[in-house]
Amino acid sequence: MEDEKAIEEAYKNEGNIIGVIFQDNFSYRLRFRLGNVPSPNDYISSSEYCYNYSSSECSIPSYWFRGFLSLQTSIDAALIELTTGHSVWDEMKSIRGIRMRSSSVAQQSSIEYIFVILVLPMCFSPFIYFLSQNVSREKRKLKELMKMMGVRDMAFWLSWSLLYAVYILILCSLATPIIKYLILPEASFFALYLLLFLYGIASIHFCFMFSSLLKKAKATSSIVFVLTFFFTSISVITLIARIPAPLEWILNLFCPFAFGAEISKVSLLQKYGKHLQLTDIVEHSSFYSLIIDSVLYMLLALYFDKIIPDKYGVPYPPLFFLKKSYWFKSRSSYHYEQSHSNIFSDNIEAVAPEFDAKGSIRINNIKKTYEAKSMKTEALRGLSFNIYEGQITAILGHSGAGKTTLLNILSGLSSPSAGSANIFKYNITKREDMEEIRKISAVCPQFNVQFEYLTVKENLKTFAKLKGVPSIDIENEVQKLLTLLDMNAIQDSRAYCLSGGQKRKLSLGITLLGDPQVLLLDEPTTGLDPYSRQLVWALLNERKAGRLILFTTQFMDEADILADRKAFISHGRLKCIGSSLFLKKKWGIGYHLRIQVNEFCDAEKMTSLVKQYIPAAKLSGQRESELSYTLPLENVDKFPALFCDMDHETDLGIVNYGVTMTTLEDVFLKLEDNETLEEDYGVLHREQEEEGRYGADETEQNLLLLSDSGISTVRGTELWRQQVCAIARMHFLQLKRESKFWRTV
Ligand SMILES: Nc1ncnc2c1ncn2[C@@H]1O[C@H](COP(=O)(O)OP(=O)(O)OP(=O)(O)O)[C@@H](O)[C@H]1O
Repeated sequence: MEDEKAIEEAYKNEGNIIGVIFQDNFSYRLRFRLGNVPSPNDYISSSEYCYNYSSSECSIPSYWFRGFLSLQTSIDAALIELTTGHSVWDEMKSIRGIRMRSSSVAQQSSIEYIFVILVLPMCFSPFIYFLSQNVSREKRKLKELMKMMGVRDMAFWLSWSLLYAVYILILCSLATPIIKYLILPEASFFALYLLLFLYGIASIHFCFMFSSLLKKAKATSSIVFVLTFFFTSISVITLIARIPAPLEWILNLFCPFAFGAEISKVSLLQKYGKHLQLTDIVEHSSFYSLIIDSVLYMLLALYFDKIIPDKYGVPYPPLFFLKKSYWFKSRSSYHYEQSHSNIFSDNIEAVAPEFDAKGSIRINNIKKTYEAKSMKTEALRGLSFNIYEGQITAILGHSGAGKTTLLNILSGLSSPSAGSANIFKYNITKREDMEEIRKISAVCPQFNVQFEYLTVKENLKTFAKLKGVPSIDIENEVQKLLTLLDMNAIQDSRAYCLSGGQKRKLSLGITLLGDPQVLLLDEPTTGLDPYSRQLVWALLNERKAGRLILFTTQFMDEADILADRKAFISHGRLKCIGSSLFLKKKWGIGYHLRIQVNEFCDAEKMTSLVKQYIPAAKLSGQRESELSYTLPLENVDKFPALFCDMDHETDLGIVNYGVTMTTLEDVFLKLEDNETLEEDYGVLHREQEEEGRYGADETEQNLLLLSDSGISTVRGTELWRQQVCAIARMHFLQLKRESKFWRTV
């Protein structure tokens, strides 16, 4: 033909024509009918189907089968023979088509999967968002307190994990059919279900890890969301290109990547006729990656929890797990040194020798300094004193004196800056000892501890389980406490509906569960009505035998009535410690004489009358209708004559009068700087409450019931199982009742 155009014309008219166009002696072009050779676009788009050359959709072999290669080799053989004079036809016959390995290329059809792969790993995001909010909030509120009740870290996390695993199971049941129907119709339902479930569990633990690390609910949920989105986006690359194996291993440590990559792998294989089956999941590394990720995240959650504590708690050093003492608990050798600087001072009443032989809390030169920004607060400045078994000890002091700080240190909620304390033979500064202390002690912090969405009874039951009360005794124990604290009428009310005083009683009830040997109570009766206060006093009095009870209070009358020994703390230092009698004798100002007078009273005349009998009397207060005098203790024999005279002097303007003994308040006021004190100490109760009005007989009977029970607690794996189940159940009830959760899901 004349030229290439003529070939094209002939092709249009006759159809079955192949063109060979020579540009010079050796260069030529072959022109085949479309369909007998693949177009470049076909090559790319269909390469994914060409794992098997017989596939009808694979157009690459048409080079071979439709004559292109035969013609090309024939022309080449002819050119070689013409140029060299040597025939190569035999060699040409031995040419074979061999499929070479090639790097994967982007497929047009993969674009539709990108959307699915981006969306699928995010399917748990709303749930995970809610979870991170919930876990961080609850953890901050309750975890350290649960730890104080002997709940192990692992039990806390495992209980959350168990509960959310149930929710993940439900979500997977909904999501798997949708995924199967929309993108992986041939895949095994159970294999897909398992993949989604493992991803769900890994996501939960991923969230746990960040809530341990970041502590704040909002930060946790935001970071988890951003990371999930980021690693999901990266996983899309696996649709397009092969990632180097070491990088893939590293990326697989992030569960959204491991899951996204697995989905893209499965969807690609599906095109080659290989469908995800339950029997071959062993060949899929992502399944293992998700399991490894779950375990790793849980371990990291535990680790971060130990080295970065919440508001309360004592941090472990970062390499604590390398220390032998962490894994092998050494037997505590009782070593105790007390600084004697103020133990034998005049301000400390010596106790009877039999108490010295008993168990005790020995506080030795404890100091605590809070450092915040540039502020330094010395809350405790070297406290040393002993608290004995069989006695109730009250800690008194103005607001900010350091009472709560001391209790927090003794209960392991914070660590002392210097000094130490021993509770029985255990040292509070040793972590392994602290675990033993937690087993025998109970703390009632200044704030209320309870699960808001549980009823009073459910709260008590849950905490009884956490404390290891045997299942068989729980109902009995809870019922007794409900009766003793007069909470039967509110036993089915949810905690968030209770009044401040009722919540306080519940917190106290929770503390008393399991009959602990050491009770550390921070203002246990704040907000209680007088009747309830007396119930609590009676309960503590009944329990003090064989137990160490330490409480703080702002009420002098409470300390006077309830405590055998009172320790006064002021600005972080011990001022004095002893019985009421000792303190009143030492710092007492004698008696108070209060005279109510009318407008005709002449104060000077009245004072001279009093001084006539008791020269050392002092006018301590003068108001319009009242005159107050302090009368020395030793002048008590002069009182009858004075009172007799006052009764007969009708023109002095006396309406009535009364005399009271020194109160603890007087001691307190004397010990403190009066002016500052009046500013700080607004809660002082000037009047002694009229005591003893509750039905003592009835209460005593109840108390006997309780003290006779001698509750023994379960230990070891049984306790562990009981704790995990109890917390998981509590979370379940709480979530069930929180309508917000269901809206989120
Ligand atoms: N976390 C903290 N950071 C900084 N300072 C603190 C912290 N906790 C307590 N303090 C300071 O330590 C001092 C003692 O506080 P603490 O709570 O022990 O007093 P308190 O005697 O229990 O008072 P209250 O009777 O009012 O409860 C106070 O000056 C307080 O401001």
